[in-house]
Amino acid sequence: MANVKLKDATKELVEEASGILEEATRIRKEADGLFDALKRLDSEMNRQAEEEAARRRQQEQMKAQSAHTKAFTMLDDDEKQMMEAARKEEASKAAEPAPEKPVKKAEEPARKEAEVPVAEKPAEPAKPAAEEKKPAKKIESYVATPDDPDPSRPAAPKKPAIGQIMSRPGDNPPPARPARPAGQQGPYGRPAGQQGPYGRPAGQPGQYGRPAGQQGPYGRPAGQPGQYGRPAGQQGQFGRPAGQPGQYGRPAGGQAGGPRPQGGGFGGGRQGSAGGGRQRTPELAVPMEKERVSNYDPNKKNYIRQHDPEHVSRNRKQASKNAHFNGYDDEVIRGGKRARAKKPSAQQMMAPIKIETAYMAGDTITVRDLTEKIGKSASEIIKKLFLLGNMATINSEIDFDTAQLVCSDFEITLERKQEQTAEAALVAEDFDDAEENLQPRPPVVTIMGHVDHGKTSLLDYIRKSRVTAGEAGGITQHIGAYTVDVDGRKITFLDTPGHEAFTAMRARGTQATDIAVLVVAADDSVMPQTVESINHAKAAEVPVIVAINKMDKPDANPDRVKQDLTQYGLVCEDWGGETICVPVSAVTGQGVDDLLEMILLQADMLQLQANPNRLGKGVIIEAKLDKARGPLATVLLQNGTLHVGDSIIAGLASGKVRALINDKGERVSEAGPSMPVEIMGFDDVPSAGDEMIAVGDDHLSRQVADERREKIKASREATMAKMSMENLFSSIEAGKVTTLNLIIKADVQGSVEAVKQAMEKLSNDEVKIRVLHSAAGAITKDDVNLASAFNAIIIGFNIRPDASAREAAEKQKVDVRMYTVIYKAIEDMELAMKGMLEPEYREVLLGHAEVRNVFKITGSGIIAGCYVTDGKVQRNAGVRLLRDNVVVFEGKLSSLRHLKDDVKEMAAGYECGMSLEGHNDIKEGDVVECYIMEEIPR
Ligand SMILES: Nc1nc2c(ncn2[C@@H]2O[C@H](COP(=O)(O)OP(=O)(O)OP(=O)(O)O)[C@@H](O)[C@H]2O)c(=O)[nH]1
Repeated sequence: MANVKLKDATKELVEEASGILEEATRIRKEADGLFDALKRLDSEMNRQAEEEAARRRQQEQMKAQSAHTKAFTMLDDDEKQMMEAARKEEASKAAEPAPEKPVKKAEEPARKEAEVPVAEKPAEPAKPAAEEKKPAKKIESYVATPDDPDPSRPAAPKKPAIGQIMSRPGDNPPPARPARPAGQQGPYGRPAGQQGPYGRPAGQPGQYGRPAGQQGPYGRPAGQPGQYGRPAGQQGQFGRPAGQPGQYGRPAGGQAGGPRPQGGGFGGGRQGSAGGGRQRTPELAVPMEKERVSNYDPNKKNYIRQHDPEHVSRNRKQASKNAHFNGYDDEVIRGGKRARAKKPSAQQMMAPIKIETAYMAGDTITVRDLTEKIGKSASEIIKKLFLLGNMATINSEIDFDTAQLVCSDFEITLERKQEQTAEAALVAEDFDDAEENLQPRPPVVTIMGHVDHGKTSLLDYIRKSRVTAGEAGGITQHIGAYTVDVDGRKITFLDTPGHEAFTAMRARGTQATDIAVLVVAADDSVMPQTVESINHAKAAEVPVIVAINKMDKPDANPDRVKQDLTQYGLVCEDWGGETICVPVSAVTGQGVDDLLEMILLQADMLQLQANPNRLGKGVIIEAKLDKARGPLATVLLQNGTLHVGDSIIAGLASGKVRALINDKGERVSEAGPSMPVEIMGFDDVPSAGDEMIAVGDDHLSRQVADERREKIKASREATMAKMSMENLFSSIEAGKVTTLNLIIKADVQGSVEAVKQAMEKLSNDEVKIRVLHSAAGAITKDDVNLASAFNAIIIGFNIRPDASAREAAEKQKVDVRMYTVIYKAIEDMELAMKGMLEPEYREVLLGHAEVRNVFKITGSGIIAGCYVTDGKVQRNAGVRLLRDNVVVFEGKLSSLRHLKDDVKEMAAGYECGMSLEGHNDIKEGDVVECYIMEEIPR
């Protein structure tokens, strides 16, 4: 029985022991988890303490900087007050007892945690430092009444339950640790002896149903030594007595050397200020800055900057940070060296670009611009130019050919490429009409002839209107253009005063006239202006129809007219020639229909065509400025159709067609080919003879006009560079002239013929002489105009130009040559003609000189003492140095002297001294051969 009981007791004991063992294992695990949680809590608190310290240091630095800044300026009253307040505040802070600082820290988390619901709080208050020494009983009262409404007491800190910490250590960041009364409480600030581990309230049944407070774990009574024989009560975690060394043998509070001076375990307040080990207190406390020194001294006049080595070192650190310099480790030092090594530039890393073709726009280019175009240095280019015999500087202008030579030396092709101008764009808009788009157009006829031979009367009759009566003095004062209808076909007539408009148009390169009607009065026959008209028409290569007018007059003699016309190359058809001659009368209308018929017949032969379905293009016949309507221009449409609203450009004038008025004074909306029409809308008055072009883009027309305003006059003069005797040869050389146009005027017809024949005989295979006009009489403005239009030279014999002609010739740069002797005129022309021919040269040997002595003279180089053996030696002639009949040098003499005198030449039999240009290799026995190049006369 006893055995049975013993067995049962043993069994019970074994079971209890195993239960205790399990409990111990569980407690150990919980303790480990608790320890980990406390470690995290501890590190978090340290981090917060460090942040707080850094923040305070920053504030202190800002204050110091502010003090520094203010030291530079006089303080005003407000600033003084603020300074004073700050000083007082600092002084009061300094006067506060150091131990209070942790208390303040403890209050801070307490305030924060007061916001947490009370139910979650453990029964544990945070207490101010003054209460820390109060007996535990008083503390118990706080514990017993967690909802204590007493506002004077500090709110209970948020304290997570042990179970919370253990089960979810990471869920809630651990709050700052409140200060706990030393020696009064167990782990986590629990009042000692009030509760068991893990927050169980005292007096409650403990684990395994044991009454708490009655016994410790494993059934030991409270107040008895606990597990492992440690004294009960007043004990910290794991039953260690408070005031004794805490966990891991750290010294208890109040003792020097430990960071947890009071309270055991982890719950000790951080009140110890001294001690080794983990010195956290200095980090938590406000770091003691070195004394900041304000340099401002009101007793000193000048501010004295004091050296602050720490400031300097801070600045250096900052500078190194800014430079991404993280320290002085080996890597960085090596990196620094590498950084200082010169990196190849982007340019160096790029593959060299070889320029193969360069372009230049103008006729010349400066060396500086050429360097940019071909990518060579100025010195390289200048060197090349020097070798070509051109002493250029960087600002020198060189022509295209020279630049091309230089470029070819660099293996670069230089090409001309004109920049696209608005004018070029305008030209680019033009196009040749396709055959299928062309339609027959009316002929444009110019009536020409001598004064009072009946031009206006004939037109008047044709138009069935009386223009003559309205004209002042019965003389045509303006250029008119009229369109008449003949059996359903149209003919446009131009009425010109003399030949000015005609020549003016020619001068501008425009050709308005298709057919010229030469009016010759049957009673007056051929007169000077008749001849001029013939020559103009011929020069313009316009077919001529002769209207023998005033046939109604009794003294009309058409045969005489026909006879006289033959002298000017016009042979009437009925006389076996090709010129159509129609006898007419502007008074009676006789033959007028025949004339119109002949005009249409001639037009048919010419096959005049135009494309009406394109933008209009024509020539300005006349233009004027109307006070009411602004610039007005009469234009003869040559191609296309002009509409109201079209953008137009003519010479320097541009604009938009505002209105079109036909020859009957009617407003029309459009005008087709060969129609004369008056245009309103130009912004300026164009010139007679200007080409009018309608463009699709009014911006382009304005641009063209602007460009022309800048260039047109100069370019016209340049293109109209007149022929003269002086430039004849160069013009021929440049290929500009293969035909030389002449106008010959003389005092008498006999001289005219003589000069004309002599001149025409000068024609050769290379240059053809063409006499545009020859007549007896003074050189007139018309002659000059004609010469200007056809780039001709005027030859005058025994006559002088009149004032207007002289002025015109000067203005238009027409070369007018006057002679009193015919042979002189012929001789001059012959010389000019020779200039046109390619000159030929031959070598003419002058003589030889033998070198008998060679001297070396300082400053002069080698001087050869020679004896002229034959012929002569000339200073400016060419020489060859022969050694054993082999040419060793060819060039020129640099000096030729006889005794001490410079001489131009030295004859045979004389001794002389000579030196060669750029050559010093002269030896005794050498022979100097002297020669000149002579032009071979043609
Ligand atoms: N009898 C006669 N007189 C004519 C004829 N044609 C013109 N006249 C007269 O000749 C004069 C000159 O005629 P215009 O028509 O003015 O001559 P034009 O060539 O135009 O003269 P400008 O305008 O000065 O160039 C006028 O008095 C006309 O009446 C004609 O066929 N018969």
